[in-house]
Amino acid sequence: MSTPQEAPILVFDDVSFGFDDNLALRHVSFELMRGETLIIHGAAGSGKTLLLKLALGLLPATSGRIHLFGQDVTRLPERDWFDVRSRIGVLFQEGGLFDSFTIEENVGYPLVNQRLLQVPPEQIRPKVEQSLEFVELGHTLDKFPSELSGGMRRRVGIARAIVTQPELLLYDSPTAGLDPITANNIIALIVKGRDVRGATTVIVTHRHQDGEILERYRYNEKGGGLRPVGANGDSTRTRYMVMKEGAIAFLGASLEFDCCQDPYVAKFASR
Ligand SMILES: Nc1ncnc2c1ncn2[C@@H]1O[C@H](COP(=O)(O)OP(=O)(O)OP(=O)(O)O)[C@@H](O)[C@H]1O
Repeated sequence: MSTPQEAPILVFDDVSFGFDDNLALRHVSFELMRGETLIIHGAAGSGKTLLLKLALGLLPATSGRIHLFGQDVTRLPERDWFDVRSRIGVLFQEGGLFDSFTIEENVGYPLVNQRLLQVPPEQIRPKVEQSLEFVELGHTLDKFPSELSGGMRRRVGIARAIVTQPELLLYDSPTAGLDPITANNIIALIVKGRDVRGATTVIVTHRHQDGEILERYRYNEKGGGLRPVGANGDSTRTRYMVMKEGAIAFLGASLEFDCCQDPYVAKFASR
């Protein structure tokens, strides 16, 4: 008996956003299966953040269709989006922490506010603690965001993105503005967040290394830390997308990405 084919986690089918000559996204099509990683590069203003916003239903597609978890969400009423979003973890570019909330309240926010999850109140603190331990910030529960460094705030953002154990994780420029060592630590946490649960991961980044680490390493459950992939046909199933003026200029695996002759795409692929 053949097993039914698994539905993709996220599908963009000829999606455009904007009007007439001012399309900010143009005919974007791709699909992501469970456990896959998509690295999105592109110049400033090329539509990377917009793509994530449409995937979250924060902006409506002007044309085309978007599917999430096998469901057509293109014209989903806002009240139904809450449940879909409870299956997605997000880290936005600005971090998005609430300044007047403690770290515990910030990380617990999705648990308290997503009704589909129905987390009993007594389970919220243990889940928050677990999530903060995951990013090695278990000692910061009572602090406020202003008391933490930029890199620590980014880690809190990751803790909040993963606290609901989502199937899909969207990261918008998680390493922007960080020094290289902190940036690598952040990416290592994103690898860990992906591999511990097999989450589908989309990451917008300007750093070429971010993609390389996500593609070439897995989280090592036994010893902690990262281990290189490649042995026994192990692969992180990573693809690269390059956005240009709202359209996809490139979508494919690293080998094609590295060899791409298009000068715009080559700028993002260069070693
Ligand atoms: N809500 C909106 N309505 C219409 N146009 C928008 C909206 N938000 C952004 N844009 C436009 O869409 C284009 C792409 O913006 P976007 O924020 O996706 O860029 P980006 O690739 O993420 O850039 P950066 O790397 O600087 O973050 C920009 O020209 C922007 O002005």
